[in-house]
Amino acid sequence: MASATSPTSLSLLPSSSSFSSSRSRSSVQVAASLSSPRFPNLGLRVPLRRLGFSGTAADPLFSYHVAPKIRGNGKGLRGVVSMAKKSVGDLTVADLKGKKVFVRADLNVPLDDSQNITDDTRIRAAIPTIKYLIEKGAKVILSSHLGRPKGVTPKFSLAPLVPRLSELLGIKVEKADDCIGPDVEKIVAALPEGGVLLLENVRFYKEEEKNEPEFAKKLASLADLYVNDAFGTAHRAHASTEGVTKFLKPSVAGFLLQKELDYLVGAVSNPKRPFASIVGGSKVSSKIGVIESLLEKCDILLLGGGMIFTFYKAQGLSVGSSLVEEDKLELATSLLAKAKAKGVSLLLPTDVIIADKFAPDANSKVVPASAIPDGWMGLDIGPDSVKTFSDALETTKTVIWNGPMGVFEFEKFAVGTESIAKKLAELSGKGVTTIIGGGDSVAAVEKVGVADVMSHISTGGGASLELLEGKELPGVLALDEVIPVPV
Ligand SMILES: Nc1ncnc2c1ncn2[C@@H]1O[C@H](COP(=O)(O)OP(=O)(O)O)[C@@H](O)[C@H]1O
Ligand SMILES: O=C(OP(=O)(O)O)[C@H](O)COP(=O)(O)O
Repeated sequence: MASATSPTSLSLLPSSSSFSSSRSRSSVQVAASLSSPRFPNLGLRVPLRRLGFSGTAADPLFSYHVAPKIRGNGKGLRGVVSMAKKSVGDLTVADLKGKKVFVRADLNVPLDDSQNITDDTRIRAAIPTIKYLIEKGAKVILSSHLGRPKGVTPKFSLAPLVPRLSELLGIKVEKADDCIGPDVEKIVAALPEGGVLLLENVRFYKEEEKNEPEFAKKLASLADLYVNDAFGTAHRAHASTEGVTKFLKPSVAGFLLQKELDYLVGAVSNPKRPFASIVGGSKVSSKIGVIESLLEKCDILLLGGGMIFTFYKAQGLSVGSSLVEEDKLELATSLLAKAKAKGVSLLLPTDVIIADKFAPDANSKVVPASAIPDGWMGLDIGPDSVKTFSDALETTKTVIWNGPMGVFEFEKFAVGTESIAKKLAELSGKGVTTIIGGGDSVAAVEKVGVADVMSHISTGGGASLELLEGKELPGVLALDEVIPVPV
């Protein structure tokens, strides 16, 4: 079942610019990262064409960022990659040609009532890893979930994804009606080198989410080695994301998974400063972990969205009928105190756009944060706040954003969120590392049409939130570690 593993990836920074190595290409590109002006602290934007992929470096989904995640140990080693996982880029033709590779991707894309894909971002994001494997002569067994089906449910079949996958890969993708069993085994046996077989929705089996070892073993028995590229599902310890690694070696990270980690862990823990975090969204309760974790790392914290009213109320301001979490008032106060103690510049909006009802056609007006009348609710940050936030961001070198500034689903209350998206796009153009950490902020950035210029847009909402909270993801933990090599 398991094939011989490839040589480990290079996990240390080169000690001089004349560094040369016969090791994997991605490792050599880590060396090049030292002098990248765009991304000086972390890594190089590596155009995938250098790895044989199409696409442009301007498209965040078609670039692979190598981030070395350095931590010096002061004992002669120049640095060690922390938490480094083996990458598919470390596997060569010798490792892959003729091998059956189980690729877990997150192809959980939205479909309309006619089963048309309404956003193919996750499919496009999965392509670089699949292409790499195809080009190395592997036989790709592609697995994903779609939705949250309870048993076999036709509307959650992965069949509608086949045409788009085939189009993007430039080959005819085969589709199985199941994800395990003799019929699937037959198709796998007939799969040519460079062929791709899409398995049926792995969540049609309840054993998937229960991470049942017998089911994981059956999935694993289809292949020789495992690649996890399903970032959006990496926070789930499921059979196809975690359990399968116990039966398949090597188990390595795909390009997308690695890029997500490079940004959401690497760039955030080793940021180019000043480092600003922007946190919004509806409730402070769902962002406590993220705020607390970012307070440890950032220089500036900008807060927006519905959560600000809990902070206002905690400071004794009237908030009208704005969203407030009464049981989080003390927490809000303690977060403000913590920011102060840590020397983090925490900014709350100074003005807000209020509405007389929660509706797209509500009457609205701009008021100072201290003057929200009874019966009115704050649904967006105001123009002065947009200016203050933009000015605060002006000097930053790294910005991470999670959560909208207001109810951006309603046109009238989308200005704050859209202005921040535009500001980040502008900063990105000036070389600032801009990271959009999943969820509704991604939708906002896409709505404004500036997604392509951001340094990184996460493909996982829940997964990115957990990473930003400092949690480890089971789908990542289970992968093979890179063994540090002294230089
Ligand atoms: N002032 C506000 N009042 C009520 N809801 C808000 C407000 N500002 C933002 N929201 C809502 O927050 C939601 C996003 O919150 P959340 O799920 O926490 O963020 P994300 O999806 O980015 O993680 C959006 O649907 C938005 O309408
Ligand atoms: O869409 C997903 O997560 P997200 O909505 O948090 O980005 C993933 O595919 C995970 O799906 P799940 O939350 O049903 O496990």
